[in-house]
Amino acid sequence: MSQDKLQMMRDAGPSVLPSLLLCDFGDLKGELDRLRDAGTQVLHLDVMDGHFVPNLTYGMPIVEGLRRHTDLPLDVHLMISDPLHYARPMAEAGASSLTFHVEAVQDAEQVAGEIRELGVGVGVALNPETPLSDLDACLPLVDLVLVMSVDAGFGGQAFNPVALEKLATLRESHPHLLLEIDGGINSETIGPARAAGCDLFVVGSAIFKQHDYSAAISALEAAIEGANV
Ligand SMILES: O=C(CO)[C@@H](O)[C@H](O)COP(=O)(O)O
Ligand SMILES: [Co+2]
Repeated sequence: MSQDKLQMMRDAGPSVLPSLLLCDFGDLKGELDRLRDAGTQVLHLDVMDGHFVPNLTYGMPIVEGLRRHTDLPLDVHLMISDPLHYARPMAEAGASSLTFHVEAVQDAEQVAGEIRELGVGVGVALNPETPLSDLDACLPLVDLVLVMSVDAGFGGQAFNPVALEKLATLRESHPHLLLEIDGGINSETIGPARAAGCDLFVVGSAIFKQHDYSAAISALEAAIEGANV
C-alpha cells in the first residue's frame, strides 16, 4: 500500500508539499480541507522530539488522525534521535514515507534497510552543514533525499543556498532519486531549487502565513513552471 503512495509522490511531478508545522492544529480537519481544495497532492508532516531538535511537535495520533481523513501520501519528516524506535508505529499509523536525519543515527545504511522492510518509502535528510558524503553508505537504499535549506527544528527561517549545490550534485549522480527541499521555500527560492533538479518542495510559512492557500500554492507552482528546464 505505501509503495503505491510513494509512486503517487513520483507521479505527482514537481509538487508543493505543505508542511504541517505552522498550520492551525486547532482546526486540523479544516486545514486539510483547505489544502485539498488548493490542489495539494502530498502532505509533509514535521515530527520533532525536543531532543534531536530543540522543538517538540507531534507523533502517531496526528498521523493516524490525518490518515482517517485523507488518502494523500503522508511524507513524514522524522526530526528525532531514535528513528527506528518509532518507524513501525509511524508506518502503522499511516505514514507513506519516513525520512530520518543522517545526523541522528550511527548506521544510516542499517536504518534505511530496516525502514524499507516496513513497506514505506525511505528518505534520508541532511542539514545544511552536513556534507553529501555522509549519505554515501545509505544512498543505494533510499527512495528520497530531503535536502534541508534551514537547520531542522523551526519554520520561518531564512533559506540557505548551500542546498542548491547539493541538489544539483545529487541530480547529476543519482537521476532516479526523488529530491526534496525543505526550509525557507517561497516564490523567490523555489525556482532556483527546481532549476537545480528538485522534485518536491516543502513549504510552511509561505503558505500558512497567507490567508488564501490556493493563491499561495498557485504562485509557488507558477514559479516552479517558470524554472522548468
Ligand atoms: O522541517 C522543517 C523545519 O525543521 C520544515 O518542514 C519547516 O516546517 C518548513 O517551514 P518554512 O521554512 O517553509 O517556513
Ligand atoms: Co520538514
